[in-house]
Amino acid sequence: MSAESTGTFGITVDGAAAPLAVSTATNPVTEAGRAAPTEYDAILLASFGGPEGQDDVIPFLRNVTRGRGIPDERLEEVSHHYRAFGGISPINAQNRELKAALEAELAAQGIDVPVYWGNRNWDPYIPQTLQEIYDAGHRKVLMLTTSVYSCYSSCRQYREDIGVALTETGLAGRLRVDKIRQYFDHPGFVAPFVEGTAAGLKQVREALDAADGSRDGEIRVLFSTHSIPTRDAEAAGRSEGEPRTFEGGSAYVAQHLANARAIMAAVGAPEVKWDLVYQSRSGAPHIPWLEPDINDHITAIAPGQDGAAALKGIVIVPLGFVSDHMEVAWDLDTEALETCSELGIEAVRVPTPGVHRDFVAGLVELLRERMAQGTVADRPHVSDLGPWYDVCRPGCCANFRADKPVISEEGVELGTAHDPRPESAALQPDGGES
Ligand SMILES: CC1=C(CCC(=O)O)c2cc3nc(cc4[nH]c(cc5[nH]c(cc1n2)c(C)c5CCC(=O)O)c(CCC(=O)O)c4C)C(CCC(=O)O)=C3C
Ligand SMILES: [Fe+2]
Repeated sequence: MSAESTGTFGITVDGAAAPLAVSTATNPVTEAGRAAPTEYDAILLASFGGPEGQDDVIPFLRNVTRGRGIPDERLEEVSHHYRAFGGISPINAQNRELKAALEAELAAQGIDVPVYWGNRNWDPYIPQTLQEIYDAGHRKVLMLTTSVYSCYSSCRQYREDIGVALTETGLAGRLRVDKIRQYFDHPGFVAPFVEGTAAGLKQVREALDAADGSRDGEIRVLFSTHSIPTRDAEAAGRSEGEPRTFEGGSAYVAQHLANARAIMAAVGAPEVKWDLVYQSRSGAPHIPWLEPDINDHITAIAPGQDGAAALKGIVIVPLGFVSDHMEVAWDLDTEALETCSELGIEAVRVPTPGVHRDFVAGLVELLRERMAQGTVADRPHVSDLGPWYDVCRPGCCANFRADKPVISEEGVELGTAHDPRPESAALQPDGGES
């Protein structure tokens, strides 16, 4: 459908050596999951949610860990970062800002579709937002999430939460909810990181009195993302009969590596080495998660360690995240920057996309790819992994069992929430036909 082209799509990246290489070439593998344009009448901004005061912290953590029987005393132990911030996560304020920015951009482009906001783990909760959307008379909802890569937490868990919410509210079959593609490689998400990395590098060079780049061999860029269990990583973006193998062993890792490479190519500092590192690990120690941890890695490459005697500067790029929420504010700005300072390394943390103009415009472009009103044909992407599937393939991102109702998946009828549990048939009064 879309003409093959490359370009920059009006994105000019401040401080970068080269434009971000953007392609609209069709990907024959993901093309199978392409959805037809639809007349949507509401947009759902779906996010994680966070506490807004000390009294919210434990109830919020109970929501996040629901069904796993974790005692409150243990939850109190993992609450220290929220406690230190007065019990307030920055994430809700950031989503309110993003919603306002999306509304302004949609209006500027003449698209008259309301934006609603719902969270997985805190008020406003997804089920109540779906009910509100339905009560306002809307029937076709296009969802975008604040989670851009492929894995259970960022893709399937959202699709399941919508499936469960539609079932619990009785809206299954009456309200259709679809989701835009995972947009890790959309230029609107990547361009702010190019700008931030170029600016961060400039800042570190100046701190080392080497604005001309003469000490680039002493500077490292660390692209940081959320660690996940390796089993989740292996299931990321895959379905039964998955035709592809991925660099680094998983789509989750491959997607980050592709972005890191695209950013470094645009920044244009060939002497600066970079690594992909992980943060915010939780869970039992005997379960393997993606490594290395950012703090362990900083310690390992610090001056005096093997082969790294000259390391003097670090640019931390929070590549896994859309806004400066708690994982960024605590794990990077508090812990990782502290690790650097203890080791005498000049370090800066690059901003997340937040409400950057390119990011907001990119989100509206992603919505328009799917909307019959104001459809855009091009599906820009900066990696050759994408553009990712509009409709996920069966079992995509299922980390252990695909046993919950789910949306936006092949084989799941639009507007329904397919419930694959065999026992669910028995729950239906008519004996469970279809
Ligand atoms: C991949 C990924 C993202 C990035 C994609 C995305 O952005 O969605 C992300 C984001 C976030 N994770 C967040 C918070 C938490 N994540 C937890 C736990 C977990 N995350 C996981 C994965 C991810 N998480 C996993 C595999 C677990 C363990 C299993 C489980 O519990 O499901 C826990 C439980 C306590 C603990 O174990 O530490 C909390 C409180 C917040 C809110 C921050 C704020 O409040 O500002 C945000 C944006
Ligand atoms: Fe998390």
